[in-house]
Amino acid sequence: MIYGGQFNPIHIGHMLVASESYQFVQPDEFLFLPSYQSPLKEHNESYLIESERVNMLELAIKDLQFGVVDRRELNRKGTSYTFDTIKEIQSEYPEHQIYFIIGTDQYENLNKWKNIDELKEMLIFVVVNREVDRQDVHEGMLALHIPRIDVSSTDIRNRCKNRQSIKMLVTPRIETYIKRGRLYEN
Ligand SMILES: Nc1ncnc2c1ncn2[C@@H]1O[C@H](COP(=O)(O)OP(=O)(O)OP(=O)(O)O)[C@@H](O)[C@H]1O
Ligand SMILES: O=C(O)c1ccc[n+]([C@@H]2O[C@H](COP(=O)([O-])O)[C@@H](O)[C@H]2O)c1
Repeated sequence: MIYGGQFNPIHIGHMLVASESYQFVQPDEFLFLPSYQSPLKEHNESYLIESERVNMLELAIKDLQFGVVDRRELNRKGTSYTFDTIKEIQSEYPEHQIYFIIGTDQYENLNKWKNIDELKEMLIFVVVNREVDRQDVHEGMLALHIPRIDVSSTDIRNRCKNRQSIKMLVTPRIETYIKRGRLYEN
């Protein structure tokens, strides 16, 4: 099972998504896949170097007690097309059924993804509701209904910039990491 995103930073919304999906599918492996450049999002001035995003993912994994970080998109650089990544992973794990987790916003964008028709044949999308109470999906995908946590990484970055609290929106370890490093402050 794979959870891709910018994770800039990973917040409690992401962590609930990961936890609920993990319990729902009970996969053999759970990979967090930080993107180098998300195809449909712009880099901005508060974009973080990869090592900080990975360190925060590792701190989240300590609390979740499952999962590993897959660095292949960071190593590959360029635009992180999921199709390219899944081709590679499929050749490494030919026997595995691949699940890929997305929220409502990416579900609504799917028609803009690279080679989406082929990609749909290669994996099963697990779709979680985001900023809606539930999300219905097309045939061949799994809809997972989770408690709503309407928080985004953009909110966290803005709060840091404005010197507002991020307590309880990220874990205590990650809050400390962000504060110590003065991340996202300018
Ligand atoms: N609060 C949330 N609830 C449900 N799904 C979420 C939530 N936050 C992110 N996701 C999903 O997690 C994936 C990765 O999201 P991403 O790391 O880009 O976070 P983001 O909060 O949307 O970031 P940003 O605000 O920087 O655009 C996407 O599929 C997204 O739909
Ligand atoms: O492959 C694509 O065309 C594509 C388009 C948009 C998003 N994705 C992937 O979907 C995941 C979530 O994206 P984002 O922008 O919400 O962080 C991340 O792994 C992206 O690489 C992939």
